[in-house]
Amino acid sequence: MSAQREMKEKNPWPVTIIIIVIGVIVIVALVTVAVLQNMPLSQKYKYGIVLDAGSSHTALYIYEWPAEKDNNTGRVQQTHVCKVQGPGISSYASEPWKAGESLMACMQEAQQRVPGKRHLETPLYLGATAGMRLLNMENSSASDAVFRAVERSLHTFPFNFQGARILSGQEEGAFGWVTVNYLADRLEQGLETTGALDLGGASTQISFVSSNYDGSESPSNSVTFRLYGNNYNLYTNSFLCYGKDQAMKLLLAQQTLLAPKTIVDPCFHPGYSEAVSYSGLYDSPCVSNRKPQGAPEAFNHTGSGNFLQCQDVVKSIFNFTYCKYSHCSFNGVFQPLLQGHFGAFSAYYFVMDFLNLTDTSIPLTKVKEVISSYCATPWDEVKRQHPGVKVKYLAEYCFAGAYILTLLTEGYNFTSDSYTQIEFIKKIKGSDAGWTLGYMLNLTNMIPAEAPDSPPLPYAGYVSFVTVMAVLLFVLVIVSTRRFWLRCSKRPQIV
Ligand SMILES: Nc1nc2c(ncn2[C@@H]2O[C@H](COP(=O)(O)OP(=O)(O)O)[C@@H](O)[C@H]2O)c(=O)[nH]1
Repeated sequence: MSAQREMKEKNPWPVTIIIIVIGVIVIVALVTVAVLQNMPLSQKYKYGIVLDAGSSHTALYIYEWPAEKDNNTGRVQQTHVCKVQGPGISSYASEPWKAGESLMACMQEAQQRVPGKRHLETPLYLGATAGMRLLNMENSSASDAVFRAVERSLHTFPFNFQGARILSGQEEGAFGWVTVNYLADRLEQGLETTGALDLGGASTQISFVSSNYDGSESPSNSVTFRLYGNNYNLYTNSFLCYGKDQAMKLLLAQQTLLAPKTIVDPCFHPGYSEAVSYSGLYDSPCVSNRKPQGAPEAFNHTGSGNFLQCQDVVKSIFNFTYCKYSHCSFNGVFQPLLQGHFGAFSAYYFVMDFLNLTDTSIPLTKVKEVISSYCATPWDEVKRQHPGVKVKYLAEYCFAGAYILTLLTEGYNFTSDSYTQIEFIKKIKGSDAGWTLGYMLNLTNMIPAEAPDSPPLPYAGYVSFVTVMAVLLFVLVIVSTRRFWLRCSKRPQIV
């Protein structure tokens, strides 16, 4: 029997399906490995702690950032803030141990918040500002004793304590500027920077970059930075005694010169009346040379709530009469022409927020009307309208509003146009505006002088690229072997 030849068409589909399945598995495996291999590792965080020992109070800030990449802009974030109970550490001059004790509760909170395995490597800084600057001027041994007490307390915690020190006014201004611009991602991207206006209790700072300022005129106001490959020539000035609380002391002292027993203060509400001790008023180097001869123990501080008169008295604590530079702000201090946007924080924010004036598109004339009407409101009515607000703050918003307006417009020369460039801010992307973050970034070298090298493609771009290439490769294989499969499917086979 001759060999039986059977003509049969071979079915190509099983092989095609196998190839497609293998192809899909290869693509999925390739992309999965590529994605997993290059995926950021599960986030581990590092921490840093800064204590802001201000004139009115101390606050503890905890910052965190991803452990594997320290240098990326905007990656350091504030995760916790703890307000220390009681006054600022400079108020403990006569019983320094209490300054150390006052920090314990917030430090214990920090110990709970920072994971135990990170304690030893977590840097801890304490920076003191104008309250301690004043105490140090007045009584340096008392200021040393306060520092010894806080250092003793901080050493009892398992963190990497880097020391407690007084920041200069220039540092306070410059680090506030770094914080604001770092948080707004302006530094790494080399964008035009935002100026910083900080109103504390004992000093106030103004810092900005101006194309009219290269540091040659009044070099003491110049701070230079090289950050992410860009050079910055920053103008900064700190006015000691022109923080909100010390400015009010200056104002009261001024008025007691005319009426040592009872002052009728236009910056306080009608019906306001409070006994103030002279020793309390004159305990600061800002006012100590102005004490009236033969002053009684205390004077009666009453209010008349007259905004225009208040502005006049406020103006009298500034000196606008002399300037040896091309331009000055006040008290003979050089200031270049204002330029760009400004972020105004600390007491600027507290006060303008209370007065509902954080919107700077409100014309200055209207701003004055609002403050004027608040000042004219009788004290009893003010207390009735704001039962939840601390009485001390409530009493001071009239003065503080008038002071802020005068400082900005007469002191720093903001006009009705440039005023709209100010933004009153408390936080930026969840972190408080203030000098602490900039201070820590500087001390931990977390902002590089040069722009860091970045991979040619961002992570998402890399994943998309690998996926597209794998799919193209697969299609190419299918297309190039298509003829072969077609032939297989058409050629009769002899079995
Ligand atoms: N209205 C109001 N004022 C505040 C608050 N916290 C602090 N202040 C006042 O704002 C001013 C500045 O405070 P701060 O920025 O803490 O300054 P520092 O104490 O000198 O560092 C001081 O006169 C404080 O008394 C607040 O929550 N509300």
